[in-house]
Amino acid sequence: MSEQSNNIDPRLLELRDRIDEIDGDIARLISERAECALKVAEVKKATGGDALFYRPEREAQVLRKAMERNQGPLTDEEMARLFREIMSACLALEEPVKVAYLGPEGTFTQQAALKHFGNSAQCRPLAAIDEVFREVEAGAVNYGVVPVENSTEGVINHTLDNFMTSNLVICGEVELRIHQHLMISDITRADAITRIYSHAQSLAQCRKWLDSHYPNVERVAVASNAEAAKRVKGEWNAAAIAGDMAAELYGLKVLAEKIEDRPDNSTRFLIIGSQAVPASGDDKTSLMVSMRNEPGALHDLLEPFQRHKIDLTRVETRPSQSGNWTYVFFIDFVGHRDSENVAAALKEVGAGASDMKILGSYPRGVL
Ligand SMILES: C=C(O[C@@H]1C=C(C(=O)O)C=C[C@H]1O)C(=O)O
Repeated sequence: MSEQSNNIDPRLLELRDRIDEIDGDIARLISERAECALKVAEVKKATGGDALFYRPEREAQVLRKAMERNQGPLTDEEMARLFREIMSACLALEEPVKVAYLGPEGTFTQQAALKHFGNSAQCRPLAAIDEVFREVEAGAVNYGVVPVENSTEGVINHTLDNFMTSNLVICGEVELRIHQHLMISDITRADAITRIYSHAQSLAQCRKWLDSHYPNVERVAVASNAEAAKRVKGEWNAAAIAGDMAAELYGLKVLAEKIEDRPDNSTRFLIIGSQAVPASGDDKTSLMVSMRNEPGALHDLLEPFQRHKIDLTRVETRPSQSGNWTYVFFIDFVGHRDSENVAAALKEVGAGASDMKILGSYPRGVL
């Protein structure tokens, strides 16, 4: 025995023995759970059709239960995160889910994809939001992940515009707290920075911080935060604003942490797929409606929601692509399209609108 282990407090040894024992139990139970998931796969295959192994509504229920059951000392979120990974591994035994996200590697969208599907999913970066839509439509991947709104900077129009022409449905949502850092490479001279690269949204989220710390430095908008991080690798006078994943991926040094102007800065992402999701018990619905441009049109559009006691969570307006002065409204609300009050409201809204498309009902983001 080494000198060190002779000095170990016996209480510590006892606790470690107990932890080993518990780990054994956990491992056995995880294997048993995985066996069950394999049997579920057999049942799904036997049922035939295009057997859908991944079930968003069921996964949301499992995560919610993990949180409700939790008695501490871990937080509910930590507990759910652990179950997220267990489920991801179990699902991969059935068949790994294929996911395309707005890349490149190191973007917040990649972080959102991992948060939603766990580390056992096969995630692939694509260069543009349109490409993510296209790959899911073509069936090359099962799901896509795209950003849709930021709490500081507002809506990501490109994603909304894609829904005007796409037949994909929304299968889920993920919210991510966004922390931006200023980072440099090992050749950067920190006292000689003349240029800062980032995505336009990120530059905007850090506007005040930049105004006070780097008022005279050129701000250069590039296609993504990861692209910004990549550029800094070869420039001695440049820095990038990006997240943890990009810093890690490109081996950059964080010069200033959490420089976003608002501490509650967060981004919402959508999971897009080709199949509608059944109710999970706590769901949201997204809707696209076009209206003729008449006085009171918006009031008439929203009135049925109020009457059927439906909570609106977002109303967004975009000019329609089909004609001048027609508008398309993107509306999010609480409830599943199959529930009675929602179905009734949708029927009335549809009757009054010149066009209406239900973009999907999906479980409310759990994590
Ligand atoms: C096991 C199932 O399939 C998948 C795996 C799940 C799990 O590990 O809990 C949950 C939902 C599905 O994505 C199931 O449908 O119950």
